[in-house]
Amino acid sequence: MGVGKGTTARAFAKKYGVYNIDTDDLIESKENKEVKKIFAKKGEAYFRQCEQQTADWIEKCVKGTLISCGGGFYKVGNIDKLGTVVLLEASFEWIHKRLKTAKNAKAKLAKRPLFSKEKEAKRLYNEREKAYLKVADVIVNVENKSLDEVIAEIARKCKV
Ligand SMILES: Nc1ncnc2c1ncn2[C@@H]1O[C@H](COP(=O)(O)OP(=O)(O)O)[C@@H](O)[C@H]1O
Ligand SMILES: O=C(O)C1=C[C@@H](OP(=O)(O)O)[C@@H](O)[C@H](O)C1
Repeated sequence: MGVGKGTTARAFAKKYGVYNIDTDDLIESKENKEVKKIFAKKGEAYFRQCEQQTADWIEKCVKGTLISCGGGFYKVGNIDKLGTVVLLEASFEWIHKRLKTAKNAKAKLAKRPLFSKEKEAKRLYNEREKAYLKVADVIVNVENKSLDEVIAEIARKCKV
């Protein structure tokens, strides 16, 4: 949540001339609702079902595409069949500070329902840390690096 998956994927796609898609965007367009509204109206369990459906579609239909996703997407049952998983790593404090001090911080936090309570977000971060490492094929620490440095490191580690 907020580590920069979408931003990094867009910059990577532009630099390396590949297409990128984002699972939250796919879900929002299929449901015709923003993620925060899906959470509010239908609940988290429903959103997770949407993520699984998206993962099934990706497995069946998507090749040669850069995919960014939500922070809970790693839970889908077929993550290992979707391609190379790149984990963008940063401490909770660093991510939180960047979101909190951004120009439109309020909107950035409101967009992420699971980030609305700091204590709960931190608990989630701690809970997920090990699981992320388990599913990751490539790990890139993003703290205090420029976007160019991050995408160059991803390209090198993924042999693009
Ligand atoms: N490399 C970066 N440098 C500066 N700001 C960034 C960078 N990556 C992301 N951000 C900012 O951090 C916020 C979260 O990024 P985003 O790509 O939406 O994260 P995620 O997709 O992981 O939730 C955005 O507001 C974005 O502008
Ligand atoms: O971590 C999570 O469970 C979620 C992260 C969000 O995406 P970002 O990681 O882009 O904030 C979004 O998919 C949804 O709010 C749930």
